[in-house]
Amino acid sequence: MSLHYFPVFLNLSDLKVLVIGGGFVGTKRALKLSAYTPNVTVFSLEFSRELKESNLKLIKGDARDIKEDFLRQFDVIFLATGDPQLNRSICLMAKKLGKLCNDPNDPEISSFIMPIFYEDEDIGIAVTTYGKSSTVSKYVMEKIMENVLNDPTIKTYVELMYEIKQELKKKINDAAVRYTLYHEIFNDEKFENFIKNKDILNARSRAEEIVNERAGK
Ligand SMILES: C[C@@]1(CC(=O)O)C2=NC(=C\c3[nH]c(c(CCC(=O)O)c3CC(=O)O)Cc3[nH]c(c(CC(=O)O)c3CCC(=O)O)/C=C3\N/C(=C\2)[C@@H](CCC(=O)O)[C@]3(C)CC(=O)O)/[C@H]1CCC(=O)O
Ligand SMILES: NC(=O)c1ccc[n+]([C@@H]2O[C@H](COP(=O)([O-])OP(=O)(O)OC[C@H]3O[C@@H](n4cnc5c(N)ncnc54)[C@H](O)[C@@H]3O)[C@@H](O)[C@H]2O)c1
Repeated sequence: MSLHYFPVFLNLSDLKVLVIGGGFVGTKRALKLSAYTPNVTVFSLEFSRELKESNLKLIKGDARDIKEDFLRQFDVIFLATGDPQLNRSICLMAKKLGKLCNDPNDPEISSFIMPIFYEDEDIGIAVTTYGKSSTVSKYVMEKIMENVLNDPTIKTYVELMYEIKQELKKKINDAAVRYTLYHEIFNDEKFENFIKNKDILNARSRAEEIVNERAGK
């Protein structure tokens, strides 16, 4: 069952999101999603206090009356009513219209699964057990984070390798040569030691040295 979910980081900023159900799960998801797009609408019979106090667009109504034309206005649809049969039938209707849809009760129906995730400006990490156990997913994420957050060199690597990539794109036209250089720099022992000692200036110089050696060849 796991093999048909293709992992991506989706840019939601231009997409219109609909959450159906404004209870515990719908509230958590709508609020989380609203950090990624200004276009979040919640449709529900009743809304939690957090939703009423938020500035999200709220539409009061019975989801059993939802028709295709209503769903057509949205790109991504999250079901979160307390009625699994209703979640399922609306998700199927949305998929028939070519929409991306999430049924919190059934990953087999969903176009995508909600993973547990961590993100900052340098690194994004998402974990799922394909609906088998979000408790285990949380544990896996904690294990990964212990390693990532306890290794300050990772962020230095991301920032410096990004800087190096921008430089090489300006200097070297041949992409294959650039690719070789990224690996040579990243695997270089001196470069590694400078990074470990937080000596960014010398790490940068060492990278330049490797590039110049290659240019001289
Ligand atoms: C990551 C996270 C994202 C998010 O939901 O935003 C997420 N679940 C989280 C929390 C959470 N989940 C549950 C509880 C209450 C129990 C408890 O307290 O542990 C809590 C706690 C809480 O909500 O606070 C139980 C549960 N989960 C699902 C069902 C339905 C079912 O299995 O039938 C049931 C009811 C089972 C029953 O009735 O017994 C299903 C799904 N949950 C998923 C994701 C997807 C699979 C992800 C994966 O494989 O890892 C999937 C398929 C939904 C989807 O893809 O849309 C979020 C962050 C974790 C965190 O931060 O703690
Ligand atoms: N994190 C997860 O993935 C996770 C965790 C627990 C439960 N679930 C599932 O998510 C779903 C929602 O759970 P919850 O805890 O948020 O329930 P809840 O009872 O807190 O909220 C349900 C919401 O749906 C609305 N609603 C119910 N029937 C409706 C209808 N016909 N039309 C419009 N709105 C309607 C209610 O007004 C309410 O706001 C359940 O199916 C549950 O099994 C998912």
